[in-house]
Amino acid sequence: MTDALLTALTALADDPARRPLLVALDFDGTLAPLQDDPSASRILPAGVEVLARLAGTPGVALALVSGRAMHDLHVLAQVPAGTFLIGSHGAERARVTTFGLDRDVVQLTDEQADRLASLGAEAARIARGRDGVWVETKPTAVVVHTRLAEASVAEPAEQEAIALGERLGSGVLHGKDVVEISVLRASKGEALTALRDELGAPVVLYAGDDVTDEHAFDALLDADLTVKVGHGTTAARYRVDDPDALVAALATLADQL
Ligand SMILES: O=P(O)(O)OC[C@H]1O[C@H](O[C@H]2O[C@H](CO)[C@@H](O)[C@H](O)[C@H]2O)[C@H](O)[C@@H](O)[C@@H]1O
Repeated sequence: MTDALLTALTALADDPARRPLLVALDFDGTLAPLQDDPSASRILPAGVEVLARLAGTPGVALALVSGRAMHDLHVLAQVPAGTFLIGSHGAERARVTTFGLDRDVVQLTDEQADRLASLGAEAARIARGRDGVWVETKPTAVVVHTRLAEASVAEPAEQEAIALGERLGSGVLHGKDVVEISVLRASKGEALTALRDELGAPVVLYAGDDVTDEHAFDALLDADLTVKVGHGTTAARYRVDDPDALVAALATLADQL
C-alpha cells in the first residue's frame, strides 16, 4: 500500500464527522481474483473476514456494486446481513437479511423482454464457431465473453457485440474480456449516488478494477476515497496492485475504525 493511501485511510478512520461511511466495493477483479470460468470466482478468504468486520463496525455501511446478476452476486458474495447489493451494473438492488434477500425484482416490459430474447439469439450467433467465445444471460442483459479466445478471435467478436448493442441494446459496456448489452439503462455511478444519498453518507470509499467502475469513480466527490485495483487508466485517486492488496488495505482501515 502506498503511503498516500495509508494516510488517507488513517484520516478517514480518525474523523468521526465522516460517518456514516459507505464502503462500496466491486466484486470480480476487486474482491475475487479473475477466473476463466465466472462460476469459479470466489472472494478471497481474508476478504470475507474483513468485510464482516467492516459491516459490524458502528457508523459503517457496506455495499457490493457489481455487474453480476443479483442471484449470482448473492451466492458468491458471502457478506453479512445488512450489506447492500447492487447488481447488473445498477439495474438490480437488494439488501442481505438473515432470511435471504430483501429485493426489488426487476420487471421488464414486453418490449424489453422481446429485445432481450433477440439479443440472446444474436449474441449466440456471434459466438457460434468462435473458439473460446460464449454468451452469459442475465435478467436484464446478455454478455459476450472472450477471455478464453485468441486475440484474433476475440477482437472481431467484441466488435460485432458492440455493434449489436448499438443496434438493439439500451446500454453497452465493454469490460475485461466481456461486452455486456443491457435492455435497461443503468450505471454503477447512478446506483452508488442513489445509495449514498439514501444513507446520507458524507464519504464513500469505492474500489474497483474494471472500466465499468470508472462510472462509479466519476460519480464520486473529491472528499471520497477512490481506489483502482490493478493497472489501467483511471479517475481513481489511489491504486493497489491486486485483490490481495485491496483486502490488506481494508484490513488496515478496519483495524483503525
Ligand atoms: O462488476 P464486477 O463485479 O466486476 O462484475 C463484472 C462482470 O464479472 C464477470 O466477468 C468478469 O469476471 C469473470 C470471472 O473472473 C471473468 O471470466 C470475465 O472475463 C470478467 O469480465 C461476470 O461474468 C459478468 O457477468 C460481470 O458483469
